[in-house]
Amino acid sequence: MSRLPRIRSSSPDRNESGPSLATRVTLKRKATIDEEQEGDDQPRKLPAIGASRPNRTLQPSRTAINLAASTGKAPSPNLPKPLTKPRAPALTRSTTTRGTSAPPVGAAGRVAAKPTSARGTTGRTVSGPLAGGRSSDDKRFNELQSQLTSIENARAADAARLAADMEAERDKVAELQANHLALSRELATAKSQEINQRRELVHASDEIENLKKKHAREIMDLEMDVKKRDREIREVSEDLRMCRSDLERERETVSTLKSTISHQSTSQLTLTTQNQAMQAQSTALQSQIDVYARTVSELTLKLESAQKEVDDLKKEAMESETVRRKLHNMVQELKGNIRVFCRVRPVLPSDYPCGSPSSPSGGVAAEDLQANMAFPDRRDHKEIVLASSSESATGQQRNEVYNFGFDRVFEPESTQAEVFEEVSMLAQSCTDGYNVCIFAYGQTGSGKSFTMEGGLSEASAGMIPRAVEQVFRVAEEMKSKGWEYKMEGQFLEIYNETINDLLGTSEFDKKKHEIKHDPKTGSTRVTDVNIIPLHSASQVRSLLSLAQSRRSVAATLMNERSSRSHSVFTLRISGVNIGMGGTGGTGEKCEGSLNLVDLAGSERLNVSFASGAPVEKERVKETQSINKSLSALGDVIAALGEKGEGANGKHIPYRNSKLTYLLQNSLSGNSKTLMVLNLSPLAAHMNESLTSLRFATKVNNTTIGTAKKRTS
Ligand SMILES: Nc1ncnc2c1ncn2[C@@H]1O[C@H](COP(=O)(O)OP(=O)(O)OP(=O)(O)O)[C@@H](O)[C@H]1O
Repeated sequence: MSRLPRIRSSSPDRNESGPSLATRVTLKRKATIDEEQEGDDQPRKLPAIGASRPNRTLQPSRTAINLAASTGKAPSPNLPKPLTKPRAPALTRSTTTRGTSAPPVGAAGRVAAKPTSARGTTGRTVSGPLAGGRSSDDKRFNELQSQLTSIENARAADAARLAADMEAERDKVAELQANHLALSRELATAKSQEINQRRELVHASDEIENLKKKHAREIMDLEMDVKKRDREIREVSEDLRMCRSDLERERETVSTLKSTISHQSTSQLTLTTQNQAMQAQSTALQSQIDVYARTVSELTLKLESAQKEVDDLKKEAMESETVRRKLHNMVQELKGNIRVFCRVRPVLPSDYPCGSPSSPSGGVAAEDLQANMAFPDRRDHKEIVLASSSESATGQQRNEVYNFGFDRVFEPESTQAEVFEEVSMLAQSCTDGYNVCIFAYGQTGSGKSFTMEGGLSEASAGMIPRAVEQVFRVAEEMKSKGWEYKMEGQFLEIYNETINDLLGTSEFDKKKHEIKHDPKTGSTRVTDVNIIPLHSASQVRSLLSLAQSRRSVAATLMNERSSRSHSVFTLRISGVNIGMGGTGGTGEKCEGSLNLVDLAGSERLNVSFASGAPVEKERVKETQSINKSLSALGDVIAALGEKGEGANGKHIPYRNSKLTYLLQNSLSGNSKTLMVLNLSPLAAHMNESLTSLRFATKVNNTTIGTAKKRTS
């Protein structure tokens, strides 16, 4: 039939078993839209992790629902209900006859179609102007009716077929949905994989970023390293350059050395030859040496035995010397003499007119200055000879020689140690309970203070510090024999017959000090003087300096006080034998004293002082008192000598001067007395020296009796 409904002819795929093309297109578009929507829903960028969208179930399209409704079949339970009831196609009757059964298309001449039902509703509305043509119309109507019926049948058939198609389509849709589901799952899996991969990618990019930073840092480090290396290379290059220049120099040196070596090789060859010759000589000499060595060893043996003999002889000699000294002392003690030593000081630079022997303006030789002195006793050193030549009143040249003998004569070169060696035994005897008195006598500037006090250095220390040191040393040694000693010291000055305390604080010449003797103990005390307990020899040195400074303060410009006064240092020592190490001592006691006296200058009164000026008066007074005390000393010694010799009970004038009174116990027969006569070596002082020598000889010849120990 040519008038098939358009719906059928419009379906080109009608014979296909699947859904119609339109349906498929719709489904496809729907799927695409869904995908697009899903795609749209997806964030353009990567979604946040875990924010994936749940899969949407694929919904049937509206077209498919309508189709299902039109076929009368119930839609799938998953599909929504159709929105409208399917309508039969409307029949349209147009005033213009159309040779087609198809419904009219277009607006012009359209006849309002009479609604028909599927059951073939008979009611109809014919609008037309011609009533007379009713039969033809009916006929026509019937035809149409039949056509309609056939169309409806056809349509029913089509609907059935469509329903079948629809079913098939549904199956396909279901299959597609299943596929879609599977694909969605795959898609979800793929998405999660993608997310993971993206995460990994992010992680990887972070790592890349870190690596890039690290890489940049490494590059920076490398660049710095490269710079450093460059610097080092430059330095090394510089070093290398210097090394090369050094090497060049060394090479030159080496070549020089090589040439030297070649020269020396030649010399060595010569030397080797010479050496061989020498070796031959050496062998010959060696045999000679062996002979000599034997001789030497024989001689050495002989020498050793000779040396031993010498040593034995020396020892014998020393022992003999000790015995000799002991015997000498014994003789001295038995004789009871005051011993006298004579010491001549050297010529000093200050003795020259211009202060120095080398001074050209001085023009004076040492020989011109020195007195004619000789020391002929080279063995015992006991003699001094002075020679002088003078013109007599008749104009005759008179040569005189003066010979003096003393217990010991010290030449100008003698040292303080040598002098003390002779004095030490005497000083030491105060520890045995003797009163010892050593006094220095001589004119001003003859060296009395130097002998008694000495200088500051160890070598120039005088008799006082050395004697004190010796006493302390002996006291220490005596401890091992059970003796314990106590020592105390005082230092006095007698100036113009006034006693002053050199260790005190009071003003000089103001305080009155009295001398007291104890006849029982034989000891002497002076009132109101400082008696310092002595603990060490060094303490005595500081006491000497204190005394010296006090004397300097008291001195006037015109008056060198130390020259014009006598000073007496007294060390008193008392010992008791208390035993040691638990063993009781003997209880023996002893008391001794050591008086070290530096007398004032012994020069005689100079008549030129007698002009009457106050200063001169003072000097005259000083000199008179010095002379008085010194002559009193001479008188005492003379009286002692007379007493000793004659024992006529003559009065001893100790009280004639403070000096003799103070030294009474040290000058009497109870003590050991030594006078050191100091002499100036100068020719200008020849007369004073002769006077001193005569006085000392007188003293030396005086016997004052045997010294006695003060023990209990
Ligand atoms: N043996 C000597 N060796 C070196 N110098 C000495 C010696 N004897 C004395 N002198 C020096 O001679 C100078 C005078 O000596 P010192 O003062 O001892 O004489 P002095 O007799 O004590 O005189 P004064 O009576 O005026 O006190 C000092 O400078 C002293 O150092």
